[in-house]
Amino acid sequence: MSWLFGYNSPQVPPTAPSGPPEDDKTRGQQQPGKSEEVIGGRTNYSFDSSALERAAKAAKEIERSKYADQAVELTKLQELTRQKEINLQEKQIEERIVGMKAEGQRMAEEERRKTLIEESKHAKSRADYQDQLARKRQEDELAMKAKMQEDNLRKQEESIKKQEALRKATIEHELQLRHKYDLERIEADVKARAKAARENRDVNLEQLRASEEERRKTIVEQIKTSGTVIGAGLQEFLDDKKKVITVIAGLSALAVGWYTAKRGTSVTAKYIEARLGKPSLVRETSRITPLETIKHPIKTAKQVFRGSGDPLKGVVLAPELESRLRDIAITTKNTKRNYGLFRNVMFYGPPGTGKTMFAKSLARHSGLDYAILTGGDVAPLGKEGVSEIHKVFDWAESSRKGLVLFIDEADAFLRKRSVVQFSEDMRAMLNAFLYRTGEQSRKFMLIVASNQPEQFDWAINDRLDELVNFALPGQNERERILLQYFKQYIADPATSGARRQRLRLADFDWVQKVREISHKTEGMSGRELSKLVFGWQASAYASEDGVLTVKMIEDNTAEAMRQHARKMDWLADEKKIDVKPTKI
Ligand SMILES: Nc1ncnc2c1ncn2[C@@H]1O[C@H](COP(=O)(O)OP(=O)(O)OP(=O)(O)O)[C@@H](O)[C@H]1O
Repeated sequence: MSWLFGYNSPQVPPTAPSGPPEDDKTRGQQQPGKSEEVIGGRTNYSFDSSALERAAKAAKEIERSKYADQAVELTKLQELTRQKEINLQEKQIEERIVGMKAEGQRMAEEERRKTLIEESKHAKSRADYQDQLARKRQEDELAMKAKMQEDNLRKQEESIKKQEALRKATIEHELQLRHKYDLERIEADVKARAKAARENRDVNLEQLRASEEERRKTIVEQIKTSGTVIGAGLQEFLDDKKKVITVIAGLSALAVGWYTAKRGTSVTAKYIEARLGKPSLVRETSRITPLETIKHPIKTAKQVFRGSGDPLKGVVLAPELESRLRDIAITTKNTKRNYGLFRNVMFYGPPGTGKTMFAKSLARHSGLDYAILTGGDVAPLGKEGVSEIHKVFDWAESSRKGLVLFIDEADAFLRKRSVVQFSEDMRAMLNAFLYRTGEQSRKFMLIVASNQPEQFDWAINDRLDELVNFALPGQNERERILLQYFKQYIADPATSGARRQRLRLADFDWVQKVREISHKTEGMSGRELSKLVFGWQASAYASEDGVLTVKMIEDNTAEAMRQHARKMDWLADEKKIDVKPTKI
């Protein structure tokens, strides 16, 4: 009904009393009952009652119309529909507002998350930078301290040298003076004595003669007296038969006792040696004998309580070989733990490549003792060889801990019977060895090492479970070996700060230098490389100030390389010579 009274919507009242309300477009633009006049720029408001009148009139017409009720109903329905539409729109708007709020929150969350990530990134990079700064600062401080210490040391050394020189000069002066006075005193003394002797010569001669005569008489008297006493005693003893028999029996008993004791001791010693003593063929062993325990208790205790450690500690090898040896070490350790049968292994390769070193380390790691023999010691034993070999295996079998039996240069006595003319003794020794190693042992692990594995008798090869090649070190390994020994022989002593240590390092990048030398030393073995570094150390010690310089390193290396080349020439010559089979 609102359109009747002209409010809520700018409607023009219907002109036809029976028709439905007109379209919005047909409605008037002014609200009924109100008119606005603009006079001189001001708006004057005045009430227009004509609209009301029109409305009243329209209402009356509607009342009079026969469709009045339907019109009202329709209008009501339209109103309801519109209200529902409006409600729906309101709801949609509300939902949209809620959606927008949620979206706004999500975006704000996203923004906050991004900000947090950025902040943490910033914080991290700031922390990293500060850490770097701190490290650098620390390094600088350390370097400065080291330099200051070095300066102080140098100053101290200089001052000590000066003091030493001063003291030496003083002592020398004192000695010269004393020597001069002594010479003068001796001269005066000699002169005085010579003068006195000259003056008293006759008197002295008379005195000497008298005293000599007196001494002669006394000796003659003594001889006479003792002859009489011994003669009387002997006469008395021989006259008494009982005494003579007793003395003879006593002396015989004494001789028999002494002889028995001597033989008994040697037999017991031999028995103890066979059970506990080290066989003479064993050059070196970690097995502790009771005698060793008594002689060196501290060393023995250290050995007993030493941990197993890394089996490759200090041994530098190519990575593939290292991993293979690690496997062998693990197998050996587990065999010992489970009381299993040990494997027989052959290490072959050029001399000085770490075969012995690793065998010792393997024993330590696996909780076994080690014993080192050399094939070269067995060959010259001749007839004794067989019993010595049995002694070694008996001794190895009696080990409670288990033993790594390492035979270096094993080819010296285990060579092919067919190629070399074998002596009977050598054949017997080889047979003894084959007999004792026919079956694997739970007591010892056999490792044979050789530079010429092709020389082994076939029966020996048959007894070996694993062959490991120790090749010459490559460039990387050479660098690692040189660095290891440089640190051990030079860098550690030079930086130990020990007062009596005179070894010093000149100012150069030794890591770079060592790398350079590792490129030049191709063909050198681990032993040659360790000796090379040792030579550097020796040169520094031999120098006046004990400082190792780049020049010393270079000179030494050049010399070592010349020597290595010469050795290689000899080896090549040796190979060229057609070696005739020799009887061994
Ligand atoms: N791979 C290596 N890593 C570190 N040092 C090594 C290596 N090889 C050799 N050396 C050095 O050389 C020395 C001798 O090594 P080792 O006795 O183990 O050689 P080897 O192969 O048994 O030689 P040989 O056949 O002459 O007995 C070691 O004491 C060590 O100083």
